Amino acid sequence: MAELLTGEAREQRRAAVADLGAALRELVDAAVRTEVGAPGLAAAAAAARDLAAQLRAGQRGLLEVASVDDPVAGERWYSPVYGPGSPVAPPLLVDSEGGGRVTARVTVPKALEGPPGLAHGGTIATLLDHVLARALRSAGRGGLTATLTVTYRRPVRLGVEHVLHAEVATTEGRRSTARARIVTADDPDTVLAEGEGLFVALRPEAAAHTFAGVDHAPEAWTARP
Ligand SMILES: CCCCCCCCCC(=O)SCCNC(=O)CCNC(=O)[C@H](O)C(C)(C)COP(=O)(O)OP(=O)(O)OC[C@H]1O[C@@H](n2cnc3c(N)ncnc32)[C@H](O)[C@@H]1OP(=O)(O)O
Repeated sequence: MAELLTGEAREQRRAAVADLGAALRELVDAAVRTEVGAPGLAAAAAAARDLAAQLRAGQRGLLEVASVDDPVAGERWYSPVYGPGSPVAPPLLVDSEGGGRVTARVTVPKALEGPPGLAHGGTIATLLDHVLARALRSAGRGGLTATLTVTYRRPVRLGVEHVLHAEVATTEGRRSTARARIVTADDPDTVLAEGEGLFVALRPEAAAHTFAGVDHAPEAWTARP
């Protein structure tokens, strides 16, 4: 079981995690855009395997929460959406949240391309799903996505700064709904995609089953008091 860090030790490790994450995102971008010759690719593959072995020298299990995480608050440092340590996160940057509303920024990188020059539709759905859940969290509502409806109105372009807004729409028992939209930073009135989600907070017994084997109780996914 990974021990959760607190205080200064956590801050120091979080800084190192974020630094490695940024370096790995640069590497991912370089890897998906390279046109170096086959010998260069082979050398890079060998170096990448060496690096993986270096990191695996101290590795947690598949269900173990990272020592830098805060599972109660729902802070996941390797989240594929916003995690500072994730090589595959765009990453999404949350500007403000609270009272059932969230605003976030993102610039979709080449690695998450769908049609040439455009963000993959699944990436857009992921970003919308995340800000929907986060708006609900900011209103004290936990839950997993039960349904997600995405309407793609205009392309979301790579390398352009976008802004996402999300807000809680309804709350009823364990069920909550929220809606979100994504726009470009320099044209906030033109909606590129919209999302609507239904989130269902887990009953305690369902949470125990869903997260069986996870080493730290994921309270953030259940109904909060
Ligand atoms: C700060 C950090 C923030 C991080 C945010 C990260 C966001 C990530 C969000 C996700 O990606 S979640 C992962 C993807 N989702 C899942 O894996 C969910 C898988 N599905 C389930 O686990 C269950 O189906 C679910 C928890 C959604 C519902 O199971 P339950 O057994 O709790 O539901 P139940 O059958 O008791 O129904 C509860 C209520 O919800 C309703 N419901 C459940 N599923 C529904 C559905 N799909 N459509 C419509 N209604 C639904 C159901 O009708 C009922 O309504 P009533 O209370 O009015 O009777």
